[in-house]
Amino acid sequence: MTERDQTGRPTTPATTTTPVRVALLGCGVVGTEVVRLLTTQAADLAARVGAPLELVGVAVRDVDAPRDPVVDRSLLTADAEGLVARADVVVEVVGGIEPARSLLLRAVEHGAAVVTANKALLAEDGPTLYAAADAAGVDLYFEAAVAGAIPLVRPVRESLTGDRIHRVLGIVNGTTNYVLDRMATEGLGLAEVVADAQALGYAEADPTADVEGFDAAAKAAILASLAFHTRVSIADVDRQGITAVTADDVAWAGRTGHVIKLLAIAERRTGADGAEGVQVRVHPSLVPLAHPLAGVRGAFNAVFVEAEAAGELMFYGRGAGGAPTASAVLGDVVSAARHRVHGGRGPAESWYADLPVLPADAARTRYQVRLDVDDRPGVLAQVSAELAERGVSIEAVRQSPADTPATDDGAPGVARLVITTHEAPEAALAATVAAIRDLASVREVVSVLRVEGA
Ligand SMILES: NC(=O)c1ccc[n+]([C@@H]2O[C@H](COP(=O)([O-])OP(=O)(O)OC[C@H]3O[C@@H](n4cnc5c(N)ncnc54)[C@H](O)[C@@H]3O)[C@@H](O)[C@H]2O)c1
Ligand SMILES: N[C@@H](CCO)C(=O)O
Ligand code: NA
Repeated sequence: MTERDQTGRPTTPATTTTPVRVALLGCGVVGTEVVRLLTTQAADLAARVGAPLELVGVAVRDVDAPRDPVVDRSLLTADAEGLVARADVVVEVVGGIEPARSLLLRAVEHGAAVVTANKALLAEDGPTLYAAADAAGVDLYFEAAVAGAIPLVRPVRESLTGDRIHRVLGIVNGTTNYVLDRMATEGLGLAEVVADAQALGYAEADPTADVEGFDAAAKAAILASLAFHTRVSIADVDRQGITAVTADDVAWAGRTGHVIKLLAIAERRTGADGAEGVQVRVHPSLVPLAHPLAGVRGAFNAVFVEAEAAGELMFYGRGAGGAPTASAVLGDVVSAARHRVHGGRGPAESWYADLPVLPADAARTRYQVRLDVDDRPGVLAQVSAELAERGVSIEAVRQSPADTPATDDGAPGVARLVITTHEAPEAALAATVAAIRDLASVREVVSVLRVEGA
């Protein structure tokens, strides 16, 4: 414990030989790299913390499973509960909701600081963890939970806390960016690329979490909670993954000067009642080739934060992978360990604003609607009339030559219409698409994609 003089300043020496005990829960892709950094960086970490970091145990499910040689097998234990009771800092890289939540609550009960990469847990039940850590007066850090190695949580949670954030928009899931990137550049199918993402350690234990957008939605909820000082859970996020994105969608995106990216968007909006709220969404989006997000390749992430005083900020880096994520984990471990040695605490949660979370149809954005229609006069006028009737303004129209020629019996061929709208309310666009789908001259509404990043 840190002694203090009458002014409250710590009297203990700047450095001490008493180690800070670190417990690691989970030794998979990320956990193994956490061990590697703790081992290879031991002397530097001790200098930065002001005390040695001692890894006192590594909780795993199977102590007999083969491990990377960097892991000291004598530290392996299946008794995670017992381990958290004898640590100063508990690092959780197990994943999932349980037993991670119970173990972290137990760690906090024992007065340990917590470092976690578990976005699913924080987005599902973050308030429980934040409240327990606050009540126990211990740190809860989670830089690795959003955008991997990129310092994004700390800037939003601390550096920008004196500003007013309006919007957070970007690529926060490395697996889907890697998949979409290879679908666009190599013309591959989704399934085969997901397998590669798993092999590279990018994907969640169940990659459905990645491709169905749950992982990005969890991160969007966490970012929205921090940016707008409002409780936002994953259930509040309007979520759509990439499983419905086809090779045709990817090809047409290129033809119209875009790439498809899975974007997380959290923004302040005015609701139907005129009151301010927050709207959080995750969906595949058309991004213009000239926008910086269009050039984000592989498993990289990139996030724009728009704030009143700071203006527009961009954060970029490796969003997935064991080593990049371990980098973020260790940054939090050093912060938590320093507080154990020198006193002080990291940020607590603040939900003071508690803005209403607005429904999906409160969103306003641009859209690209692709239609297969009868190739005959007047069809475009019919479609345009449906848009006009609902106040949806057309920005551009593109008609490709008839993909299916007219038949000998005079039946019209099929033409492809691609309509890009100006910004419109989600509800108006949805109603328009429903009306267009019912037109006799419309063979198929092939796709509706939002266009972001003007
Ligand atoms: N892989 C990444 O790029 C990345 C990036 C950021 C955050 N994360 C998050 O980090 C966490 C771990 O991810 P990962 O990629 O290392 O997953 P992983 O599946 O490789 O590792 C998780 C490990 O936890 C072990 N485990 C499961 N239940 C356990 C239990 N009850 N007790 C002890 N060990 C248990 C598993 O056997 C596995 O070895 C997840 O929350 C994930 O969302 C991962
Ligand atoms: N599966 C996650 C890991 C990083 O959180 C992703 O692909 O982004
Ligand atoms: Na991060």
